[in-house]
Parts: sequence; structure tokens; C-alpha cells
Amino acid sequence: MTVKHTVQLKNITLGDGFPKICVPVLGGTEGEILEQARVAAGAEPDLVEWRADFYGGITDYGKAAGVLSALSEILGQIPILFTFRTGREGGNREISPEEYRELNLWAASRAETDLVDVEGRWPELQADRLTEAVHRMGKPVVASSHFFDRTPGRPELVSVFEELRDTGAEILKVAVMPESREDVLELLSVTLEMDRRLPNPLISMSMGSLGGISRASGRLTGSALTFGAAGNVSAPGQLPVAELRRMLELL
Ligand SMILES: O=C1C[C@@](O)(C(=O)O)C[C@@H](O)[C@@H]1O
Repeated sequence: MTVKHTVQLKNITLGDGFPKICVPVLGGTEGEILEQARVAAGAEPDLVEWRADFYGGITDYGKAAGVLSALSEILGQIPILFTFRTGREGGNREISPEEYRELNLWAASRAETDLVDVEGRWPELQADRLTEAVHRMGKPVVASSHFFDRTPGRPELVSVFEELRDTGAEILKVAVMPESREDVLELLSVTLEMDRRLPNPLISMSMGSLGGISRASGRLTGSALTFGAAGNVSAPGQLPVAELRRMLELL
């Protein structure tokens, strides 16, 4: 039997069998980011994701460092996931692999960052090398892959999880868009299979309203983290945090 690994982020244990809730913060300016962080903190999530691709000043590291430290002051003990989602994976901004690498290494070097999202299937990036470099800075990595227009079939989904695993990241995340009810069930079933096979904590979601159930079914499938909205949604189908928490408790 596969012995599952867990990842400790401050007081939160990812992969312990109880799905955790992460709230994205997506402001375009420092003021918007900090306002959203206050609202997010009020919802008492387990984690907050800073979607840095929305922030206009992100490439000015002096400014970005100020935002990160103000964010962390507001969030206190809530761990911060740093995510720069590129245009190629449904994010807000195009960026070269070199810039992406530099930005994520900068984020990893900051004490306020607890976890870094690395797009795991970007051939020009060499995600395994970036992951290794983030690890050298003492930070764990979520290797992610997004399909905003379809749900790959079972063999492809399995190989996506395996490719992400091969980057050396601790946590593996796959987000897909369903075109049918069967697509949603396939994502849930592949997640369960991979949760049995791989030691890594996994995160999966089927986006849009059709895939809504995938955001509340982590106890069943093994998905260790679900993204919920405190006002702002960063992907279609995210449920409000309070309702999401209630669903997770009931299930
Ligand atoms: O990768 C993910 C998952 C996500 O796309 C979702 O569907 O909830 C939301 C993003 O903010 C996050 O980076």
C-alpha cells in the first residue's frame, strides 16, 4: 500500500485526509489586494493563494515585497500560496519562462511565502529544475496543470499526474473543464486512483457549475485542497467559503 505523504504549512497539514480550503486573492493594486486579504482572512480559510498575475506591480520586486509583507501581516498564521498563473494556463498575464523562473525564485526566497505553485507541464520552463531550486530555498511546491477547454481522457489524465509527479513537487494539482457529466466522474475517479497510487497529496477540480461536486468531494477522492471564494472567484465554479466548509463538514 502507498504510504501517503503530508505537507506541513504552519499549523495546517495538507494530505491528512481532511480537505483544506484555500481562498484566492486577486487584486490588481496593493489596495485591492490588501482589502481582499482582509475579507479572505475574515472567512478563516486554511490557506490563502496570492494570484500575483493579477497584480500590476509584480515585476517590481521592491513593491511586491511590500505587498507580500503587508499580506502576511493581515493573514497572520494563515499560510500563503504564491501563484503566478500564466496566460497559457488560464492566468492573467503572459510571461517568458526566464521571467517566470526568476519571479518564483524571488517568491520562494521571501519568508512570507509558505508554498509555491509551479506550472508543471511547460516544456521551455524545465519545471523539475525550478522545483529543485525552490526546494533549496526550503519551500514546498505545487506542480499544476490546467485544461480550461476540456477534460482529457483517462489515460491522458493519468499521465498528466505522472508528469507532475516527475517534476519532484510535493503536491500535484490538475484542473479541468468538463463537457459532460461523465467528464466530472472521470476526473473524480482518476483522482481516487492516483491518490491510491502516488504518495503525494493531490488537488483536483472539475471547473464550472457542472464540476461543482468536485470541489466538495475531497474526502471521497483524496483531493487535499479546494479553492473557495470570499467574494472573488479565480476560476469558474468556485463555491463560497462558508457553504463549502459546511459541505465538507457534512460529507
Ligand atoms: O489552480 C488553481 C485552481 C483554480 O483554477 C480553481 O479551479 O479553483 C483556481 C486558481 O486560483 C488556482 O491557482
